[in-house]
Amino acid sequence: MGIRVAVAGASGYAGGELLRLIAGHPEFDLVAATAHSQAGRPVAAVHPQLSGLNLMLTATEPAELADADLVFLALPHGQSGALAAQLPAGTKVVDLGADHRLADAAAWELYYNSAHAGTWTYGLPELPGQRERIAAADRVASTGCYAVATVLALAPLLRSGIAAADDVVVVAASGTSGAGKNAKTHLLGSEVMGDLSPYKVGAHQHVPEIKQATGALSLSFTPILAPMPRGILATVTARPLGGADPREVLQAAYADSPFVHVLPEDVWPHTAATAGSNSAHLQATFDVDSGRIIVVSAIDNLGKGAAGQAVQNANLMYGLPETTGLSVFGVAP
Ligand SMILES: NC(=O)C1=CN([C@@H]2O[C@H](COP(=O)(O)OP(=O)(O)OC[C@H]3O[C@@H](n4cnc5c(N)ncnc54)[C@H](OP(=O)(O)O)[C@@H]3O)[C@@H](O)[C@H]2O)C=CC1
Ligand SMILES: CC(=O)N[C@@H](CCC(=O)OP(=O)(O)O)C(=O)O
Repeated sequence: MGIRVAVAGASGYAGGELLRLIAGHPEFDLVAATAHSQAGRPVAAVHPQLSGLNLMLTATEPAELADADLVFLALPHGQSGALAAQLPAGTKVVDLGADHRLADAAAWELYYNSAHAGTWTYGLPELPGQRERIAAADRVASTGCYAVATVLALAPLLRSGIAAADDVVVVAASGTSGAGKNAKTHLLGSEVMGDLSPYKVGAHQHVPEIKQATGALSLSFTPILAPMPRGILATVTARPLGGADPREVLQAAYADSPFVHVLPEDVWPHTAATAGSNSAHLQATFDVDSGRIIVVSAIDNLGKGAAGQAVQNANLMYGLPETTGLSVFGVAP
């Protein structure tokens, strides 16, 4: 028997992708998959892509997770704090939700409109020193989907001092799975297909997370819902302060990161090229007119933006190579 793993929120999009990755992981054994309204149904009835995985969804209760060495929480915001507090102290936990990401309780309450559950080790291994912190942690708060795409593009620019921390603009498009498997009118096919729409304009909940992870002082962030199931494409621009070329700064920052790829010159990221992988694709240049630094970043929101990132964190928590059970390569087109 390997590491006994449970997924809470297994009927959702992030939970389903976690099940797929865990089923193919050489060191993880799936022992429980829990759900809310879908509890009592077979996994394959909810996730047909997982036909052949013979497991029932049980109710999301501490007793259902108690036998696991490692628990992934893929629950709606506000649901993981109370559950995590009832798990045995020795259980390792990776939370895909936002509940434990922010150190600033006031920012949490402002953006999430609920009580702050506390702060865990931030699960973005590509930040300096973070692999070691994650490896030493029992509880890890995996990153937000837009935050991964943005922080990977922005953090090296601010760390190296080549961009101004008080003048950052981000416009990012996400596929609809980023909104979860919910019956919401704005997510209907007839609303989404053939349409691009901005939402949460001027007040997205990932802004404080991005600022915390990068040291950005001021950030304009505009998300766009895109007519595709998966993927995030973020365009990050910042005022240059002089110094090194941004592309070279990114290359140096991620030289030892197996999942972050600065593409060959003049090749720009596409979401489809990251689908099914845990990779992030980056490209950078200067804007000819304004002189601003432009970095474009693409990820699979369910991969590096959610389930893949969570498995990468769990690998580090168990001293495994961070790539174990994860694909560097995308599946499309
Ligand atoms: N989708 C994405 O791209 C990303 C998601 N995340 C985060 O991961 C978490 C899961 O997201 P996602 O999979 O998209 O969401 P979904 O809406 O697709 O899934 C939510 C899961 O939580 C369960 N659930 C719903 N309500 C409750 C409740 N009141 N108590 C306990 N369980 C409940 C659902 O069960 P049932 O279906 O049985 O009702 C389902 O298993 C969220 O915190 C999200 O923000 C993070 C990064 C990216
Ligand atoms: C398309 C879409 O609606 N995306 C969601 C992403 C939510 C999410 O995944 O939030 P956390 O990563 O913080 O848990 C949004 O913009 O709110």
